[in-house]
Amino acid sequence: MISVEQHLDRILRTVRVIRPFEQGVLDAQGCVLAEDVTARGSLPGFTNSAMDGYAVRALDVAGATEDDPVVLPVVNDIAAGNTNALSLAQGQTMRIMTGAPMPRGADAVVPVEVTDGGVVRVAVRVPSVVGQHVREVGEDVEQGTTILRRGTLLGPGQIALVAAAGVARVKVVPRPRVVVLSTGDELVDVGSTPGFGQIVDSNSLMLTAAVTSVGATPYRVGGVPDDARTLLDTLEGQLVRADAIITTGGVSMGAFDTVKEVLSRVGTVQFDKVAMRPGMPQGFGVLGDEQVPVFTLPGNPVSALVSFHVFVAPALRAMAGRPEPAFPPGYVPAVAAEAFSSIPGKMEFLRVVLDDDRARLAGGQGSHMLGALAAADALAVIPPEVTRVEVGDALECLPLLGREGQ
Ligand SMILES: Nc1nc2c(c(=O)[nH]1)N[C@H]1C(S)=C(S)[C@@H](COP(=O)(O)OP(=O)(O)OC[C@H]3O[C@@H](n4cnc5c(N)ncnc54)[C@H](O)[C@@H]3O)O[C@H]1N2
Ligand code: MOO
Repeated sequence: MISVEQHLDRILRTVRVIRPFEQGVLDAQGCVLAEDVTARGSLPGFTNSAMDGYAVRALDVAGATEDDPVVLPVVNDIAAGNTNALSLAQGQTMRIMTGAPMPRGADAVVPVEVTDGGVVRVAVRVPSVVGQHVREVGEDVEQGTTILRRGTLLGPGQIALVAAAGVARVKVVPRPRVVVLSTGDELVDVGSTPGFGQIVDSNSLMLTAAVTSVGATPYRVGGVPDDARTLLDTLEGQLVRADAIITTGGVSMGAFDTVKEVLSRVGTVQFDKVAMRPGMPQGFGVLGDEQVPVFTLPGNPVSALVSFHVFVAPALRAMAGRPEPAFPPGYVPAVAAEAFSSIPGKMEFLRVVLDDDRARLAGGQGSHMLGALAAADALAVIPPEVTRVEVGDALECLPLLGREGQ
């Protein structure tokens, strides 16, 4: 029996960051930059107005008051998108809209609200200072500077910055492409009615969703029968499009445990008992010329999803170039709202519902029990040396993927 940490360590020492390539900036959402990004242009790219109002020389309206407004002739209108370079002479004003380029010579904008809104001439009722309501060229970003560092995760804000600074394509670590297949003669695909002794292949759907939740790209193969030749052919056929492969089922002690039988003969997959519950029987190794990592997860659905959270998700994040602490992988603290026992010598992952930080068991904890799994918010992680948890004890919880809509 090996520990959870030992198994994860072996996985993380084996997986590699995927080779970066250039993508359109929107396609790169959720990816990590493989190189620094430099601004091609300044932001703002030209000095412009922050308000709808009147472009002025501040000195011309310095004496304006409510009772004694300064009246100026309006010599032009400047809308956003106006591409003419205009000049403002002393003693004049131009109507200007938010985002429109400031005319040369103007150094402030008077908001329309503090004027009479005139279109031929305008009465300005308050004074202005140089720079007021003016957005200076380059005040946000200067052309040629580094705007994002290698290793940055691209979300909406980063995508906006990169695009606005004139960069259309970026070099990123691509999303890992993950083939998901389940094994077992008992499986029928979702939508078919299982006969006696058959079950719906929920694992491949569950793990496909989990792959999407961690920002990787899933390819669901679905159920493969317990036949060594078929399984081997399927695995070999999938290798071309896979950065990783996940299988479920067929790794325990059964007489028809095909995954174990097939993968013990090819590649480097090593089968271990890991000191955890659920998820004890695990296999991991690489397959094919490209050394594609293969995770062989146990067939019990809860065991498979726990294994995904503990082993596969950190590996996929590492392959995507995301800097993350490997273990514990993003724990949140909680407090036990009820007492329960835990198995000695194994790290236990209990499905819990979180009410603020109070954790209670989500229901039956059998590794086949999907009801409690679906009700749970998190996995409470009970270390191997803990055999009893009392009300009020501190717990560390691993949030379940997808509970925030990912
Ligand atoms: N004699 C022993 N028996 C078992 C042991 C053991 O140590 N000695 N370990 C148990 C543990 S723990 C687990 S976990 C399971 C793992 O079994 P396998 O990975 O070989 O999986 P299967 O036998 O194929 O299936 C187990 C269970 O899960 C259901 N299943 C399988 N695939 C799917 C799927 N795609 N969708 C939904 N449900 C699935 C399957 O019907 C079985 O009920 O072994 C224990 N046995
Ligand atoms: O480890 Mo199995 O995964 O307990 O059900």
